[in-house]
Amino acid sequence: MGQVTSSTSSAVSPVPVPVPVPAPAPGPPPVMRLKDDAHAGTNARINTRAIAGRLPSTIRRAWLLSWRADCRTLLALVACTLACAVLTALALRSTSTLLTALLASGTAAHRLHQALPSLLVVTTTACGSYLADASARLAAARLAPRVRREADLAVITTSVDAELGAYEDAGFEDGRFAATKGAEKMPELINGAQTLVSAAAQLLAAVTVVATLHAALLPLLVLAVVPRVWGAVRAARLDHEAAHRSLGDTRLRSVLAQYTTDRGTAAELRSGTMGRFLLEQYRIISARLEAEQLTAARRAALTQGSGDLLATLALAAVWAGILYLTLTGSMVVATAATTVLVVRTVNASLTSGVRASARLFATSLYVTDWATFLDGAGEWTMRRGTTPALAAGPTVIRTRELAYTYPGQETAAVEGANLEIRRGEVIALVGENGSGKTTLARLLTGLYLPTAGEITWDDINITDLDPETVWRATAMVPQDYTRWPLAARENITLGQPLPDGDQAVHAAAEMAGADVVLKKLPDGLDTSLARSWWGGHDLSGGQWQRIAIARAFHRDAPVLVLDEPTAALDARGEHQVFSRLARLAAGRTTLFVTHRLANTRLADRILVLKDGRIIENGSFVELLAADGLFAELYRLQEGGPEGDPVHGAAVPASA
Ligand SMILES: Nc1ncnc2c1ncn2[C@@H]1O[C@H](COP(=O)(O)OP(=O)(O)OP(=O)(O)O)[C@@H](O)[C@H]1O
Repeated sequence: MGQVTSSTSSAVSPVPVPVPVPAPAPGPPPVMRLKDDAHAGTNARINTRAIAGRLPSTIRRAWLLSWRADCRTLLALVACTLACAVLTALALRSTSTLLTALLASGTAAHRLHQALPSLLVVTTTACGSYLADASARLAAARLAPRVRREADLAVITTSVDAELGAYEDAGFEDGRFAATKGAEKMPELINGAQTLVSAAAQLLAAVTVVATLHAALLPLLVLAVVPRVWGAVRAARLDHEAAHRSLGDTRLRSVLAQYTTDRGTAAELRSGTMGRFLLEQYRIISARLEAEQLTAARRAALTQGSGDLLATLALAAVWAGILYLTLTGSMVVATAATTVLVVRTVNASLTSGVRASARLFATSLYVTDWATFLDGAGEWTMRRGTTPALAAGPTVIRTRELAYTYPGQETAAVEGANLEIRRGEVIALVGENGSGKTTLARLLTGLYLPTAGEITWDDINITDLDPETVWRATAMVPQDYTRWPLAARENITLGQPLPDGDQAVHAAAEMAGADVVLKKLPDGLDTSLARSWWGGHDLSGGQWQRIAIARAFHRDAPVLVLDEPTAALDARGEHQVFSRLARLAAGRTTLFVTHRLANTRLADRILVLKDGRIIENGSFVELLAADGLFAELYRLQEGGPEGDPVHGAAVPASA
C-alpha cells in the first residue's frame, strides 16, 4: 500500500515522498494446523490388546533384522544373556542353601564348614554372572547400531522402491516420518529385550526358589507383579498415543524450524520480514505439543502410580504372610530369612523387569510404526513388468484416454489425453500454470503411472516395462532440479561417467552453455558444489540451471524431457540452449515445457493444455492460424494487437 501511495504522489511531484511502512495489523496471528493427519488417526485408535497382538510379530521382525545385521553377535548376545540368568539363578539358590546352613543349629565351625561349598558356588556364579552380563552388554552395544542401520536402510529402500506417486500421498509421508522414528528406537529395542530376558530369567529362578520355600507366597508375589505391569504398559500406551496425536504438529514444527534457519530461505525470510511470524508459529505449535505431552504425562503418572500402589499393597501382603507364617510356627526363622532375601531379589528383578518391559513395550510401539510403514508402503511398491525398454528409445509413444489424479484429489491433473509421439519429433508442452504440463511429461516417461487410460512405448504398456530401463532411456531436466552437494563432475555425470570420461562432461557442458561456469570454478570439475559445507563453492541460479541442462545432455538418452529448462537463463543462454537443442533432437524424442512461446517455433508440434486437457495440437504456424488459446497467449507475450495494455495497438484511445 505504501508503495502505491508513493507512486501516486510522484505523478504530482518528481520527488518521491517516503511513506512510513504500516505496522502489522493487531490481533492474534493466524494459526497453522495440518488439516488432517490420517496416520496419527488410524494408529492412535489401536488399543493395548491390538498392540499386544502385534508385539510377537514386531519382535520376530526385530529378531530377523538383528539376524541380518549381525547373526554372530546376536547369538553371542543371546548366549551371554541366558548364561547370566542361569548363573544368577544358581547364585540365588546357593545363597538360600548358604543362609540355611548359616542359620542352622550347631557350632560356628560346623556351620561354616557346612556353608563353605555354597559360599564357593555363590562366589563363582556371581563372578560368572557379572562377566556374562558385561559380555551381553558389549554384544548389545555392538549389535544395536548395526540393527539401527538395517532398520534405516529398510525405510530408505522402501521409499526408493515406491512409486513416485507415493510422495504425493500425505499418509505415506507421515508413515515414513513415524517409521524413521521407529528405526531410531531400534537400539533401545535390542537393549530393552536384553534387560527383559535377563530380568525374566532371574525372576523365574527367584520365583522357583520361593515356591520351594513356601508355595503360599507364590500367588501373592504374582499379585504384586500384575498391577505394576498393567500400570507401566498403560502408561507407555498413553505416552505413545499422545506422540501419535502430535505427529502432524511434530513434523510441522521441524519443517518450520528448518525453513526458518535454512540458507535457501534466509534471504526471503529477511526481505519478507517473516521471522517474527514464523517464530510465533513455532511457539504456538510448541505450546500445543507441550500441552499434549503434559496431559499425557499426567495421565501416565496417575496410571503408573495406581499400578505401583496396588503392587506395593500386594508386597505388603507378602511381608505380612511371612510374618504370620513365622509367628504361627509354620516357617522356621532360617527359612523366613532366606524368604525375605529371595523376595527382595524377586522384587528387585521384578522392578527392573517391569521397567524393561514397559520400555520395551513403548519402544515396540514405535517399532510397530516402522513395521506398519514397511507393510503399508507395500501398496506403493513398484510392481511393474520386466520387459526391457529399447536402449535406442521408443519409436512411438502413444497414449489412450490417459488420465492422472493426484492422491487425495478430486479433479484430475491430466485427463483424456490421446497422443502419438514419434522418435525424432520435438514436442512443446504449453499452457497456463497448473494446466498439467509437468504431470503429462512425468506420465509419458513413466515417473507416474496413469490412474486411468494407458501409455505405450512401442505398443508395450509402460507398466509392463522395466522402469529402470525406461529411465535409463530418459534424460530429464526437471523444473525443480537438485543442487547435489557433490563435485561439479558428479553434478553432471550423476555418478555415471561415460567411456570418454571428462571429455564427455566438457562436451555436455559446452552444449548447455555450462562451459563458462566450469571455467570459473577454482578446481574445475573437482570443485565441490556443496556450498553449505566447508570448501564448497556455490553457483548462481542460472549457472545451476546450465549444470542441470548439461546433466541431461551428458546422459545422451533417446528421450529428452526439459521442464522449463531456461527459466533462469539470460537471453544469450536461452538462445544457446534452444538452438543446440534443435541439433541434439535428431533421432530422439524430445519434449520441452516452456512459458516463452517464441521458443516453441523449433518444435514440430505444440500441445496446448488447459485444465489437464489437450485443447490444441499443431505446429507453431497452424496454432497461430487457428487463433485459439496459443495464439492469444503468444500475442499477450509478444505485445501484439489486443495483447499489451501498454504498447498494444488494440488498446482503446480512451484508456
Ligand atoms: N503433488 C500434488 N498433489 C496434488 N495436486 C497436484 C500436485 N502437483 C500438482 N498438482 C495439481 O495438478 C495440476 C497440474 O499440475 P502441473 O504441475 O502438472 O501443472 P503445470 O502445467 O506444469 O504448471 P506450471 O506451469 O505452474 O509448472 C495443478 O492443478 C496442480 O495444483
